[in-house]
Amino acid sequence: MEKKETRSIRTLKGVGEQRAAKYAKLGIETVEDLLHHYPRSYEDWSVLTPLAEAVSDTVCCIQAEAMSAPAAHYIRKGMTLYQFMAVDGAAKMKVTIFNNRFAADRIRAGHNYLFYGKVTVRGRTREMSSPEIQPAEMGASIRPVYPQTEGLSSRMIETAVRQAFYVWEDGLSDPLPEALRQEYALCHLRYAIRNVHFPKSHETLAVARRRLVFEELLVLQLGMAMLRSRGRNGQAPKLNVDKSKEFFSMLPFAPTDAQRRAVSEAVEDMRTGIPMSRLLQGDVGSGKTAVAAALCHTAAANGWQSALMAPTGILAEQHYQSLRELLEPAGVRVALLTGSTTAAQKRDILEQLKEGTIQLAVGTHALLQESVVFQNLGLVITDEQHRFGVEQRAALASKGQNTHVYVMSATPIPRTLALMIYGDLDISVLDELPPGRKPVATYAIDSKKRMRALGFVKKHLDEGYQAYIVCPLVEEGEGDLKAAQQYARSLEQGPLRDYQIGLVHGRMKPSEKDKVMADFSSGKVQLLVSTTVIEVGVNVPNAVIMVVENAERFGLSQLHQLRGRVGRGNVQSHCILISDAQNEQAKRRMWIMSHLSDGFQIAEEDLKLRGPGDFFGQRQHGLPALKIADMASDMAVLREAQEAAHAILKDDPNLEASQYEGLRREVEGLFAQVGEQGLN
Ligand SMILES: Nc1ncnc2c1ncn2[C@@H]1O[C@H](COP(=O)(O)OP(=O)(O)OP(=O)(O)O)[C@@H](O)[C@H]1O
Repeated sequence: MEKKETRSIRTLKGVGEQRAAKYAKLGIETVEDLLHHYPRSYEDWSVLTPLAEAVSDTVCCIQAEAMSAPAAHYIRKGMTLYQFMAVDGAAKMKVTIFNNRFAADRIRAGHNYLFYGKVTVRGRTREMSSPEIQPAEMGASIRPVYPQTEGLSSRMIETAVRQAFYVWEDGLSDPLPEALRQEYALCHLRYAIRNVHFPKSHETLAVARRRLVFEELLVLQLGMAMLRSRGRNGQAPKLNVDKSKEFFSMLPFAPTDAQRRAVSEAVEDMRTGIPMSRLLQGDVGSGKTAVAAALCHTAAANGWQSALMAPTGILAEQHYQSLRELLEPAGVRVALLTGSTTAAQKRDILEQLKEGTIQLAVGTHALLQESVVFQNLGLVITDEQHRFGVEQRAALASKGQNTHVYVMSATPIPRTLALMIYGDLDISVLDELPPGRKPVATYAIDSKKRMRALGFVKKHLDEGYQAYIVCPLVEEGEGDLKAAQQYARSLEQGPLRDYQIGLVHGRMKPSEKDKVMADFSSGKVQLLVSTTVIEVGVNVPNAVIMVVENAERFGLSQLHQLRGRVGRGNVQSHCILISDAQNEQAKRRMWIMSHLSDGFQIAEEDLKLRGPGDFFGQRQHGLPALKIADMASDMAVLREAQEAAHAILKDDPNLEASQYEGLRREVEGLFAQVGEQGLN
């Protein structure tokens, strides 16, 4: 394929080898890269504040006349101040420039300048220290502020961008076909680039941004969809028999309407002969496991094997236990394959998978090993905390032929973000909890009330219930963060010495962890002290109290997950969040947790508070860094981009038409940037 047309950044005036190296640090090697290095924010020089009205300690732009040339004051070696008075009508201010003779020399008495910066007002004296200064005839405008790096200031970048634009404007060819731009009322790339850097007004900036956001999201959606469809366009096994009703009648409980709906949506997918790609989103405790079981049961009734992959050994073990309980009475044989499976067991399991006498393999990444061969794998289920990339899902799916893929997400995520991360997966939602569940009563307290909280825990242990205490760290170290190890020890020796206390944390060997978890499940351990390894999916309905120490250290979605470990039976459960943090964000989180119980609502709040970058941690969810789109505020554009991506791929699945050439190059660039592993 033709190489992207490039032009080295070094062709710009003032960019030598050293500066080019600095640009390279920002990922800028060509003039085109530079033009796509968008401002991080803007300084609004377009609104002038009369000096007399300037409010102290606020940033504003003031037009004033220099009353004299700056006078130099030598303070000490390496420190010279340049000061002068400037006047706007009747108001005056003192302007100080630090150590910048070059800037000071440009100021001439009697000339008008724009001063941008913070004004300090003390009585009748006004001052500006180190403002940005431009001759007034430059005109009031909106000025870009760029992500910078050491030795490369935003202003230097601005100058380079102006130059780049001047020499390269005609070289900017628009990857969006004309028809698409018209359909979505998008401006041309040239207009967008010019106005994103040097907007004439807030309106032109909005037009420019929308277009660039659209393009970025479109390319991402195209990329994800193309990756997903690779090798998955053949005939998938077609489901003939739907046994879900029989299965439901065997369950110890009546499924919720949401569970029935989710199962039938997946069953319908599997009837079509097209490989299913579906995401199941459910709140904590909404009963995803039963849905998975129903699907595996129906798969087995059609003569297919299924595989369920979980991110940790603990979860795989637990899924194995509950699926076996649900499925073995129905004649489906289930096996567990993890890192701690012994060699002899493994040999046996592999043999039976190959022969087809085991219908469901539950496990961790161990399922991906080459030695794992299925006789007829029809359905792959992954239970993920956004930890598996599409590649791993695909690797498991490739053990069958055009296998159906079902993804279960353990944390509710806002629908819009789900669309972003999972692209065109179809989505089923479990928006209903099993009947009889009482919302978990949640309290936020400070550490002074800890002893009372422990008393409350004790009372419940005496009644035969179990409890969790979660601490942020394993060992003591950072300030007074409660470390799980020391914490467990102090409880054992102190207030809870008469009770069975277990400890789990991420640094334990999987087999040790599994042992403690098994003891907790069976009730042998009454109180589990833990780090967040228990966060996802642990199901012990007899546990009714969750205490979280240093609760301010956790994000909302994480707290919700933790809280979801209790309230899993019909007994009133409690969650106690202990925190001494005084900052507003932390207080807001505690408030939200005490007042909201719906995971989807909490996820929306989390997204608002933390922004999408932090929502899971960029790396974890494997999305490439977005240059301009903002997942919290650009959702309307995301929907449009998604609709456009669907339409384009329907028309031309591999973007082969010449009108899509530009888009195809962008998609390839994206793959190169994140690597296919990362693109989820
Ligand atoms: N329809 C139902 N009626 C009553 N109990 C149910 C129903 N569905 C599931 N359960 C029970 O609810 C509990 C939670 O189910 P499950 O472990 O599948 O939740 P989950 O959706 O995986 O939640 P999490 O992500 O929090 O682990 C289990 O004990 C399960 O037996």
